[in-house]
Amino acid sequence: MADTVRRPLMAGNWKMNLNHLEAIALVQKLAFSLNEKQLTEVETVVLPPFTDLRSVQTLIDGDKLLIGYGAQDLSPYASGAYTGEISGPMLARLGCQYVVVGHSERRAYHHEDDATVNAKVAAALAHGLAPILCVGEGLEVREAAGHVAHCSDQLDAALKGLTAEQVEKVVIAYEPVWAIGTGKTATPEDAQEVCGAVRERVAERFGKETGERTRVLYGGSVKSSNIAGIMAKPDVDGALIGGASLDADEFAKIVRFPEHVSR
Ligand SMILES: O=C[C@H](O)COP(=O)(O)O
Repeated sequence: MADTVRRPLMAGNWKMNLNHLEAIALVQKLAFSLNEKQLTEVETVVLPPFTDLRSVQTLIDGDKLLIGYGAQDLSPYASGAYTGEISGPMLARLGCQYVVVGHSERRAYHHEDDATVNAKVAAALAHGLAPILCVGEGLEVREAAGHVAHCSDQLDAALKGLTAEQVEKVVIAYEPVWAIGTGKTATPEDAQEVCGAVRERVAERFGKETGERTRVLYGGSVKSSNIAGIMAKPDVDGALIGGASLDADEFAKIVRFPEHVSR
C-alpha cells in the first residue's frame, strides 16, 4: 500500500447471502469489533443484497456507525418499465455510497457485456454513487499470459466517455475469476502486477494525478491470513471481500490489517 492520499478501503460483497435480520446482526457485530481509530484509518463498507439495504441504512444512521454501505448492482436506467431492476436514484435515496458494477458473476450469469458495464458505471456516477468496477481474467487467459491486456481492455471499455474527474470517483477492483470463491488467492505479486498496470492505464488515459488518486482493490479469496501481504503492495489500496465478509470476526480482522503490516 502506497503512502499516498488513497485511504484504504475494505468492502464486503455479501453476494446473495444474509436476510435483513442477519444483516443487522452482522453490521452490529462488525461495528462492535472495531474502534473509531480503526474505522477512520480503513474505510469499511458492506454491500448487502437489495432487500437488506433499508435495514442497514436505519441501523448505521441511527447508531451513527462509521461503516459505509452500498449495493451489488444497478440498472443503467433511472426509471421505467424494467421489471426486477433497481435504479441509481433508488439506491442514492437509501443513502448508498457505493455500487458494484461488472462483477464477474454478473458478466457470466447475466451476460453483461462491456457496453452494459460502461452504461452502469455512467448511471452510478450520474446519481452520486461511486462504482466499484470489477475487472479480471479467467483461468485460460491467465495461463496464456493475457491477463494484463484483458483487464486493460475491460477497463478501457468500462471507462469510455468519462472525464478524469469522474474516473477519480470510481474504485477499480481487480478480481481474477480463478481466485473468486476458490480458495486460490493470487499472490501479492500477482495482485500488484495487475493493480499496478490498471493504475498506469488510468494515468495514461486520464492523467498522472488521476492515476495516483484512483483506488484499486484486489478481490479473490481474501482472508485475514493473507490480507497483510496483499496490502503491503504499493498499488493495492484495499480489497473486495466475498466469503470472508460474511463472518464479522473475520471481516474485522481483515480491516485491522495495518496491525500486521510493517510500513
Ligand atoms: O466480490 C468479491 C469477490 O468475488 C471475491 O469473493 P471471495 O472473497 O469469496 O473469493
